[in-house]
Amino acid sequence: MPEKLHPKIDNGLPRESASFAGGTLVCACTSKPVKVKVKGQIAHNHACGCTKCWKPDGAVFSVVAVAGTGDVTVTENGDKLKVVDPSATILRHACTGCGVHMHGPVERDHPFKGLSFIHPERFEEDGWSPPGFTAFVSSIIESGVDPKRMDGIRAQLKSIGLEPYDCLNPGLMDYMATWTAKKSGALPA
Ligand SMILES: N[C@@H](CCC(=O)N[C@@H](CSCO)C(=O)NCC(=O)O)C(=O)O
Ligand SMILES: [Zn+2]
Ligand SMILES: [Zn+2]
Repeated sequence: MPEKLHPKIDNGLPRESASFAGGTLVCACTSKPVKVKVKGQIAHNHACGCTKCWKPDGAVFSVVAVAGTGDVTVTENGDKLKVVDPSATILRHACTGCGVHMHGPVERDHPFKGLSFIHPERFEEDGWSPPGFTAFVSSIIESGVDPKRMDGIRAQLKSIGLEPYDCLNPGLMDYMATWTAKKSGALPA
């Protein structure tokens, strides 16, 4: 019996459309939903097993991507948003009505400064870039997944084409390390 990992990855990955030019994220409230407009295609979409990213009910992983913070605008019912953890790198703005995280800008001095984390499954539109890998897979144990399920879950992720990593993928890890090395002077700026 395959594991239910996330509704957007369990039955085939979503299809990217070359004409997708952004869209509107909508929370799960039936009344006065929060709406957030995102300009342009999303980047670095991935499944994430960390405990901090928002997951739909029953999902083991979240699906989360980034957009430039300047391309992300709260357009409706923004008064319902509250930052989950003001001390975190990602300032996840959750809807106080339904719990969905609507955007998560990185504002501190960090390689991801200027990016905002969003959950593309909340787009009203199709065509956004699908997830390409899985991050923080071992972290699902922190949410209560039995470690005995890990081999099966990693095999399932590989079969879907979402290579499992226990941190981020090599491209993003190298990007972050390069930023750190330039800051410390280990590499020329
Ligand atoms: N084991 C921890 C890991 C949490 C974590 O470091 N999450 C990553 C990935 S989130 C999207 O890729 C991260 O960058 N977090 C920064 C932040 O949350 O501000 C756990 O599971 O809690
Ligand atoms: Zn809501
Ligand atoms: Zn995460």
